[in-house]
Amino acid sequence: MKKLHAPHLLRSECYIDGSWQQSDSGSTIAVTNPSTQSLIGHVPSMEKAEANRAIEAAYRALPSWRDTPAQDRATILRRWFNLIIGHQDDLASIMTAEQGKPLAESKTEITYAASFIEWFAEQAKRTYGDTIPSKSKGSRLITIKQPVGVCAAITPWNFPAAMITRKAGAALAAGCTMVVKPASQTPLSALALAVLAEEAGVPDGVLSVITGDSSEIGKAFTSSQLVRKLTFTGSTKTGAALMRDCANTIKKVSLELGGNAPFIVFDDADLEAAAEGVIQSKFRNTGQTCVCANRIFIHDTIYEKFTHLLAAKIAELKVGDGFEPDITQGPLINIEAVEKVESLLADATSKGATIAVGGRRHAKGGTFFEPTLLTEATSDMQLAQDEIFGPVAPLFRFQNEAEVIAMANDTEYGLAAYFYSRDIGRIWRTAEALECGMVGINTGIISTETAPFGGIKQSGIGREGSHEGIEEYLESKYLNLSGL
Ligand SMILES: NC(=O)C1=CN([C@@H]2O[C@H](COP(=O)(O)OP(=O)(O)OC[C@H]3O[C@@H](n4cnc5c(N)ncnc54)[C@H](OP(=O)(O)O)[C@@H]3O)[C@@H](O)[C@H]2O)C=CC1
Ligand SMILES: O=C(O)CCCC(=O)O
Repeated sequence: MKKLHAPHLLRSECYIDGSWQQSDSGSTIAVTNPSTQSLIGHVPSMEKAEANRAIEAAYRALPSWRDTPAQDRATILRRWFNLIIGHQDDLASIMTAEQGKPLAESKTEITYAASFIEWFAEQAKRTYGDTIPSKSKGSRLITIKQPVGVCAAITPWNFPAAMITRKAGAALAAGCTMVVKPASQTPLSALALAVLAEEAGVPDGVLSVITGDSSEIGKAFTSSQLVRKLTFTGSTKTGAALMRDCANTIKKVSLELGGNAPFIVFDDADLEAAAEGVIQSKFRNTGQTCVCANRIFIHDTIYEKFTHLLAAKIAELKVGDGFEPDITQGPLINIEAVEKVESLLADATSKGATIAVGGRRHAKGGTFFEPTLLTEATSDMQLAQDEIFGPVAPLFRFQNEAEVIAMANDTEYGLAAYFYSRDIGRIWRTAEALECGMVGINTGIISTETAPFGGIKQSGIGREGSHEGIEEYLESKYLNLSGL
């Protein structure tokens, strides 16, 4: 890793109740660089007991944090935002070292991560209730907003910082306290954020970050009577199991799960812009995002032209270690991810697809994979149903609007969708007909703190970011003031 300006950001202890702690057993998890497989450091391998201590600390911290005026909570969050931005280079270096994404992408993620803290610092002051016209003269009906309480968050490795701040920013702004368990592949970014939260003056117990055995910590979160909400980003399989486990204590859940985004290019589209949109959507984070284009539908009359355009752009992508200059594609997170991509490609080619660009492990070795363009993909192939989570762009053919909308919706997922068209009628029809939570129209990038992020169907429950995000951490309390 590059030498850090602030070496104290790199921690090997967890942050519980305002203090830095090892696991009770003393056991640790090794954190390695997916690009070089070299060891970066160790973090504690915590289990149920430590998770319960963090939950109890969050419970003790709740009354005082909940009663802190929103303006003061906002000031602390604003300081956290400033510190994150002030340490952007170091945080990006830590992220590239443990996650593999190109340094420029890590810097962008830090800006994105910080934006949620800034946004929710502002939203903290705007948790308005309602006044409701009463049916009787002598009463007034009012709602007030109150924090849900202690929250637990489980986050993935693909966005090691932003998936934490998108949750913690909203929770803390609302007056909730939170315990975060980051992914075991990328815990160092999470701990570095905790260092800065401490420096910003987030009180003890309000935000704890624990690393370790996901199943044990998950059980502590889901079974605790003190935890009132669980928020999770990751696979649909794990999200469904967590939701089942939350049923016994009737917790609120927010789930941001897998996707299978369609990306449709109609025959009236600006093809150059659409090809660029595919690059942005498909190849961001080497294809490892839940909103990556997974199935790219091209109208039959422009299929060959578009294939050539896209192939030329894919050939320009540069694979390598994220710290090397001009790299656009880092490694995949682990060898299982490479094997999954290979298996999806083998299935697709056995059913008639053709590899137009790439298609193999990269000559650099390790978990590097060639950016790949696959043509003549069809709906019977496994990749039409599974999240690829890798740098493979499969092109499907379609003949008309009704057909492609049916194909796009033929999935259990419903997170993001994209399409390119210049026809205003078609734009409205398609946007309304797509079964998903987010639609990129003539753009391949939709993520911003100002808009609601989330899905329907098996892509999850709830929205993050935007003015809706804070509502997920608030309860509405109705007051009936009578006898007036
Ligand atoms: N929606 C999204 O953004 C993401 C989707 N995925 C999809 O999931 C696939 C598998 O990736 P994977 O990393 O295994 O995803 P997981 O959903 O298993 O992991 C995400 C988070 O959940 C934790 N976790 C795993 N199992 C449990 C459990 N039983 N109880 C509580 N927490 C748990 C992980 O912890 P730990 O790391 O310690 O095991 C991590 O913090 C990917 O190929 C991709 O298709 C993956 C990541 C993000
Ligand atoms: O892939 C994910 O886990 C979703 C985060 C990506 C984004 O916010 O754009």
